Amino acid sequence: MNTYGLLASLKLKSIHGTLPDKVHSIEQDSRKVKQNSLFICIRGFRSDGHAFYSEALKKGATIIVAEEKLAIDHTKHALVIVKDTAKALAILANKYYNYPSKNMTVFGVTGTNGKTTVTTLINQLLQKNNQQAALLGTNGMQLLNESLESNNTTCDVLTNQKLLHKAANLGIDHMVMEVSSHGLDQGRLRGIDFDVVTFTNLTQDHLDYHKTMEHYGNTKGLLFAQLGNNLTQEKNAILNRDDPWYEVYNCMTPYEVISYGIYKDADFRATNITYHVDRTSFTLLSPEGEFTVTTKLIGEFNVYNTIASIASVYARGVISVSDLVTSLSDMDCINGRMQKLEIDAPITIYIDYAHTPDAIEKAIASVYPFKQNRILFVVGTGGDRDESKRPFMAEKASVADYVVLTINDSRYEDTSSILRDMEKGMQHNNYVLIENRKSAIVHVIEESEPGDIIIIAGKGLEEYQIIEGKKQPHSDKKIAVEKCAIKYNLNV
Ligand SMILES: CC(=O)N[C@H]1[C@@H](OP(=O)(O)OP(=O)(O)OC[C@H]2O[C@@H](n3ccc(=O)[nH]c3=O)[C@H](O)[C@@H]2O)O[C@H](CO)[C@@H](O)[C@@H]1O[C@H](C)C(=O)N[C@@H](C)C(=O)N[C@H](CCC(=O)O)C(=O)O
Ligand SMILES: Nc1ncnc2c1ncn2[C@@H]1O[C@H](COP(=O)(O)OP(=O)(O)OP(=O)(O)O)[C@@H](O)[C@H]1O
Repeated sequence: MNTYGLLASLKLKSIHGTLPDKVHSIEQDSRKVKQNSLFICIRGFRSDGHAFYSEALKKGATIIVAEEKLAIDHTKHALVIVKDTAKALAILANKYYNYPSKNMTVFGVTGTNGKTTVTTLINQLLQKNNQQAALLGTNGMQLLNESLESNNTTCDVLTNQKLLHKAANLGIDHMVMEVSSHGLDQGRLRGIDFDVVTFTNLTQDHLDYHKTMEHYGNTKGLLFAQLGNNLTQEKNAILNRDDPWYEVYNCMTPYEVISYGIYKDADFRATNITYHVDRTSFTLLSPEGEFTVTTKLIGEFNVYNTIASIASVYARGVISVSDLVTSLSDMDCINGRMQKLEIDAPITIYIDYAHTPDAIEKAIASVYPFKQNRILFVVGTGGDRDESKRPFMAEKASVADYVVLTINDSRYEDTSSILRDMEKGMQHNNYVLIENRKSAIVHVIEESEPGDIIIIAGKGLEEYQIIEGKKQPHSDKKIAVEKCAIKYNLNV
């Protein structure tokens, strides 16, 4: 891209040295710099990108964008000084990739729990109704036949623009994105022209980062505020009417709000809910009338997720509620989210991803309607992440008859301190602490009796555990299936 055209979008800058005519890529990570890249120095949490400018120059960068003067030979390389490199990066990335989101319908889903579920449902509803859609979130991105991994639920601003551009070139015109509070706080979504933004719920998580629930909630609100103020465009916010943050987010956007819920009056409301071991049915009251919905997703929380997705797609006015309800009926449950293992054993096992107090409460509540014998619950939490939620997780887990406290990803933290933090919240004595996750799963299955329900929560279908910063192979599902086969003499 022409360098002058690219930099023209930045007002406050000083240029030192001669700019090359063209820029061949923009990079914020010196390790990715190529010949003729523009390298922009970002001040991060762990390091300061300004420390890597010389590495970037060695790798072929021709322009450095920074917030301060750097010891650069201006006869060979150019230095552009700006006030705020994070904001400059967003502006440059959007311009470099030609504002791809402007020509797409972009859905953004935020909330403490349910983002992956709701975005997956929206993506499938669109695809089943012949729309070209792609999904970007915790599980990366699937672009036609290509899978792109992502380190974050919400990618950095440069990767977002790059992926949106790539998707647009492949003819994708609907993008469904998971939006984390970290992503919003760090400006990773800057410049994305969202059309429909959806809120699932807000409960305790990430207080290591946000410190207070108020900060956490207001940060989530940026998604609704950033929907914009241009009423010549048709945009919508889809809000959970039963959540206390409904009123706050309603105020944050000038666009029409479509509400959904169960307990309060809402535009999309579920009533007459019946719960089964492998499906849920309910009556949906909607602006297009009443429908009977059947879904393979279980539990009340998934009723919320289901109607949030229907309301989000409905907002674009292209697919009828009737077609959306039909499409939902044959959709499979979401990988690793209250996913029932297909095993021929006298017990029922669900693999789940709950790792917040609220998600744990909801996961256990979802199997209560068909509890015959005991509920056994394996739950872990991660190291080097929000410590304050740990006792509350165990408190909610105490609703189960037997609890195994274990670890999700220890990262660099001492595993026994993680377990001790959780243990403080236990409300009964029917529990054990088992640091090794594999042993925890083997133990719970060994303990099971016919008629029991086991929920293995915290990792979903992830195929690794992060220990000492390294990913070690691990699969809750594989361990559970193998142990079940031994205990109950099954042919697997
Ligand atoms: C605490 C946090 O959010 N950190 C995010 C942040 O990284 P950082 O500030 O630590 O970056 P840094 O390592 O200090 O580097 C600063 C700059 O130097 C550059 N650098 C660095 C090293 C080098 O050799 N060369 C170089 O140029 C980096 O590319 C960067 O531009 O910016 C990075 C790029 O956007 C993110 O990948 C990273 O997420 C880390 C991996 C993370 O674990 N974040 C979690 C807390 C998170 O964001 N989670 C949410 C999901 C939450 C949920 O479950 O709901 C998410 O969206 O993923
Ligand atoms: N609407 C909801 N309300 C409460 N709990 C939920 C809801 N939806 C899902 N959960 C619980 O949270 C877990 C994670 O669900 P999901 O992956 O959809 O959420 P997420 O917001 O994407 O989480 P993360 O950001 O941590 O990846 C599920 O396995 C389930 O236990």
